[in-house]
Amino acid sequence: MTTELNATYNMQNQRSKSVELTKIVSQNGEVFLTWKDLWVTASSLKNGNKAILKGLTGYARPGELLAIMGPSGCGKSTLLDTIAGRLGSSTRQSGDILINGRKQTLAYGTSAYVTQEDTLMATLTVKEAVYYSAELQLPNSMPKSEKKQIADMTMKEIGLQDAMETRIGGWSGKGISGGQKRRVSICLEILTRPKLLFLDEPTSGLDSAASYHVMKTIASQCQGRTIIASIHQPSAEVFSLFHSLCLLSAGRTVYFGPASAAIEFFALSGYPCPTLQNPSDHFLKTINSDFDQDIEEGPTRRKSTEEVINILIKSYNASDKYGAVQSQVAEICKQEGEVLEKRSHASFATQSLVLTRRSFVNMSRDLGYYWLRLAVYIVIAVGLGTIYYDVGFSIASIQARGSMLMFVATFITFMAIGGFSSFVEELKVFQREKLNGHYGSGSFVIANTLSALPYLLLISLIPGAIAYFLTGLQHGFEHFICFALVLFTCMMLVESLMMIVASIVPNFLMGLITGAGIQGLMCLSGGFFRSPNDLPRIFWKYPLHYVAFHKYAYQGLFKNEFEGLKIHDEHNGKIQLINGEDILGDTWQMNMDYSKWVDIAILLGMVILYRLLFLLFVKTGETVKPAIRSVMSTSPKQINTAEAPLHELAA
Ligand SMILES: Nc1ncnc2c1ncn2[C@@H]1O[C@H](COP(=O)(O)OP(=O)(O)OP(=O)(O)O)[C@@H](O)[C@H]1O
Repeated sequence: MTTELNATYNMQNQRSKSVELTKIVSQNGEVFLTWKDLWVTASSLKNGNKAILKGLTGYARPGELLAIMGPSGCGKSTLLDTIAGRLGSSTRQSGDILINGRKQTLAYGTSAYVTQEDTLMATLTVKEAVYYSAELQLPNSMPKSEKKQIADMTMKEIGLQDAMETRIGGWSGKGISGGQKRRVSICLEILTRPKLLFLDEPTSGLDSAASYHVMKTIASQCQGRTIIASIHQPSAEVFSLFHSLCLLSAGRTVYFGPASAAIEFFALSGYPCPTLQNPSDHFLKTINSDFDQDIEEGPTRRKSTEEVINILIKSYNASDKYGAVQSQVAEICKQEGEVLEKRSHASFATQSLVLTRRSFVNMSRDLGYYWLRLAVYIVIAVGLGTIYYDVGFSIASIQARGSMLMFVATFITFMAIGGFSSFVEELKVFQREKLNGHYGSGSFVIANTLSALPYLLLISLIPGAIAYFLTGLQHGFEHFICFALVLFTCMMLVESLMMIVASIVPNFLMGLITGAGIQGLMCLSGGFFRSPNDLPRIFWKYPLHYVAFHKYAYQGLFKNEFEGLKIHDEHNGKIQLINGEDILGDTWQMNMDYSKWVDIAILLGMVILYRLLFLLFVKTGETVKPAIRSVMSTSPKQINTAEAPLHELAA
């Protein structure tokens, strides 16, 4: 075991020496990443400011795998998020992050990031997920067979060959294991061999053999690429794959430098790694203050972990390793290297097509997206048909027809929010892929719209026909088509509204409540529960009555039903005919200046407007978030923190 470890460390030493000699000029899209005096604070009303990262300095170079290690909660993910340009708006950052010596925004397609959570499409098999991703990411110029070859090879490299035909699975059904999901997430991001790759805990959920193979695959892709991974507790074998190590404790650097030299650093600082102990175990045990235990120092003396950490930090700040990091960062910063370009990928048309196919398959396999709704709608349609069965032409049928149509336009369309949870899952996948630059928001909107069309047509036509013909509404094909069209456009509208809500409200339950609330208000002002002329003018009539799609849905359905209809009013055995047009004007107070087709056109226009609004919100998020981040970035002096700065610690 010791001979084995020694051999690996010798290998590592040689490799890190050769890496030290690397010239600091970026070529062929290579990425040098530096961060200097990086502070990150989280502020909350309750707890005030809390420093998460405290003056970190470091770098990542092409051809190297940099591991960020430290106890849970030390700031590994925060450091990764900060240097990847993905820090949330609840935190403030200061310090310089440079790419090839330049200040560049690093997000949306310039790098790949494997997040800690696996956000995958549960209904797809592993093979389908990887194939679709290859088609989305790899350029159009590459033949389809080559894309498949790359996908197959990457799946094999990452050890997924036996799980290729298994569905990924999620809350709706068991699929592949957690460790396999982790590997799928990594596989999707390394398909294009990105020049800069961030991995947040790539080995969590994997056994030691799988961890080694996955990390070996990642390490083998280092040539010309910069890879940064946060990792919890690597085995000795995995540790031997790292070129550089950044060891953190409570947001401070305990060690930054060649991974192979860390053992020597700990030994020189007075905490040598015991023989036969995994070095990473030793490092983490020494600097983990969560379960504060005194650390033995000789037969009599014991020190608290906090004291040990401070000794190590002082030792690091006084060491030549610290000086080497500072001069390496300064050296890299001097170069004005290449500007990081977005990767080339499939064209907009190909992406829209592939996404439409993928979304269609997902909708067909996810019972909650449309099938359950179709079943419930059929039951409700039969209910409506039996309650209003053969409604007739009496005076009483005016109210019955009105109520039935109002129910269709309001409650049946309202239930379109039933697919919200499935949409939110799809949206999460879209957000991950968009952030990693796989495709843009436009392709997603087009794909979601096109793939939903057949299902929405199905659930408008089948339950629509049952309710329509059982009730005995106006005869004629044109009347039924108009009825189904209103139902179809209203359901599309509700789905579009929920898309907008999902892009603004971050949480599924909050989104559901918000969407239901908005529809409740619109439905109240639609002109049925209170006649249009009786609606209070402020807010309810102007503007809500005109903004609410319910107004146009009621008008379309009511005009379709009452125009040309003769109601039989019987008095003393005499039948008097009442024109439907009179009922529309007098009873329902409908706007008769334009036809029902104009109402449908307005509804269709609203669908397009809502989808464009969703696109706008997503696009605005793309530009506003980096802007918020740069506003939130302050000079180090502005960060008011109770923590002692590093140089004071070092003194
Ligand atoms: N937005 C935030 N607001 C408040 N505290 C935060 C925020 N983000 C991170 N923190 C805190 O900062 C600390 C570091 O979090 P981070 O997720 O970076 O740790 P980590 O080392 O990646 O942990 P783990 O290994 O368990 O994933 C934690 O104590 C966390 O609670």
